[in-house]
Order: sequence, then structure tokens, then C-alpha cells
Amino acid sequence: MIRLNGVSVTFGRGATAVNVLRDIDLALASGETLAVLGPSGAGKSTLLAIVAGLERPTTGRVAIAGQDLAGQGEDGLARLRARHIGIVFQAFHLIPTLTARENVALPLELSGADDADARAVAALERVGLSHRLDHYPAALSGGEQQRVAFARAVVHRPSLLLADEPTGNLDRATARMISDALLGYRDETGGAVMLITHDEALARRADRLLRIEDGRILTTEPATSGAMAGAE
Ligand SMILES: Nc1ncnc2c1ncn2[C@@H]1O[C@H](COP(=O)(O)OP(=O)(O)OP(=O)(O)O)[C@@H](O)[C@H]1O
Repeated sequence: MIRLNGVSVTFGRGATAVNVLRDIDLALASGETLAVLGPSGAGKSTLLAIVAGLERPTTGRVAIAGQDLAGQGEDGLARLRARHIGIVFQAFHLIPTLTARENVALPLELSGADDADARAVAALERVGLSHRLDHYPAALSGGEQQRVAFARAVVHRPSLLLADEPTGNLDRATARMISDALLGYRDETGGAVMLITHDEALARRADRLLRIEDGRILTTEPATSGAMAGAE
């Protein structure tokens, strides 16, 4: 589902150049969950942006869902994301002028689905928000907003679900609910899940754990209490 070979990212040039990712090799198969841990500035969000096709590597190759991204223009990348990828961000990124159901329906409408509203409602029901369908984001709690964002990320049943600090703005109980939904997506669909987190306990629930620092992979470990081990 994800294959990165020798991926480096450098922002800026000359004396001000910053090497944000250095020679990253990474593979993630369908049905696997991966957590990425690392200190602030390590390059985690940049790695996620590379995998999502939102950022292009300075050097190296990126293939997602069997497609080499180097050959894709912006339209091709947008189509790939619309078909295969869902993303959940720390700051929710809901559109404030749209209701919950409109936020979730929007990506389906943009890809021409004629049953967008019904699928949006079903996705919101699955995250326990059937009583909040017509609320605007400002009228929802942080946890409710993240559940709407999760529903929007999975409403098109992507084969790859990405999350960048999805629980960073949430209290403990809500964080647990969102991490259960994210990791449960693999069990429900057989898709791949990659999440970035500062939370070691959450990271350990994934099948594999990748530590990055200063743009380099330090270690890749099986997470000891991962869902595959059945210890949770
Ligand atoms: N567009 C850009 N231009 C220049 N530098 C950038 C750009 N984007 C990111 N950086 C730098 O790259 C480094 C890695 O950023 P990144 O956001 O990937 O880190 P991170 O590990 O996700 O950090 P955090 O945990 O704080 O979110 C940082 O030093 C950041 O300032």
C-alpha cells in the first residue's frame, strides 16, 4: 500500500537548506497498522505529506496503492487521494460554514457520487453522531469534531487511512474513542493505517512502530501490545 525508497526532502537551498527527511525506506502492506513516533521537528508530518502525495520528495521514489507518484500530475494525485486515501488531522480541519453531514458528504460530492448525503449520514451514525447531523462545527465539542473528521476521512472507504496527531487536542476518553476507531478501521476493512503520534501508549497499539529523529528512521519495532498480539 505504501512503498518509499530512498526518500529525502530538503526545504530551501544553500546555507538555509533544511534536510527534513533523509533516505527513508518504508513499506506498509494492506491490513497493517503503523505508528510513527518522534520528537517535534523530526519530520513526521512531512513524511505523512509525502505518503499522501501532498508533498513531493526531493529525491527518491514513492508508490501508493501500486502507483508511482513521480509520474502523476496534480490532478492525478488528487484522484489518487480521492479514491484511496483518507486523512485525519490534529486540528480537525472541518469547514465551519457546513454542517456535520455536509462536511462528510463534500468529498463524495466532489467525486460525483449521487448518494453522498445518505453515505455521510451512515458514516456519522457509525461514529455515534446521528443526533448531531445538522450541527455546525462551532456547536460541536472537540471530540465530536474529530469524529466528524474521522467520518469524512473514511466515508469513501479508502484503502489507506492516515492520521497526524489525531488525539493531540482531545481528552483521554475521547482520545481513546478516536484511536479505537482509527485502529479498528483496519479490522473492519482490511485497509492500511498509518498514524503519527507523540503518545507512546497509542503507538504501541499498532502492529509496527517507527521512530524517527532528525529526518532519519532510528528503529522499526513490532509494537509489543499491538492489536495483532491481542494484548489490548
Ligand atoms: N515548507 C517548509 N519549509 C521549510 N521548512 C519546513 C517546511 N515544512 C516543514 N519544515 C521544517 O521541517 C522540519 C520537520 O517538520 P515536520 O512538521 O515534518 O515535523 P514533525 O515531526 O511533524 O513535528 P511536530 O511533532 O512538531 O509536528 C521542521 O524543522 C520544520 O520547521
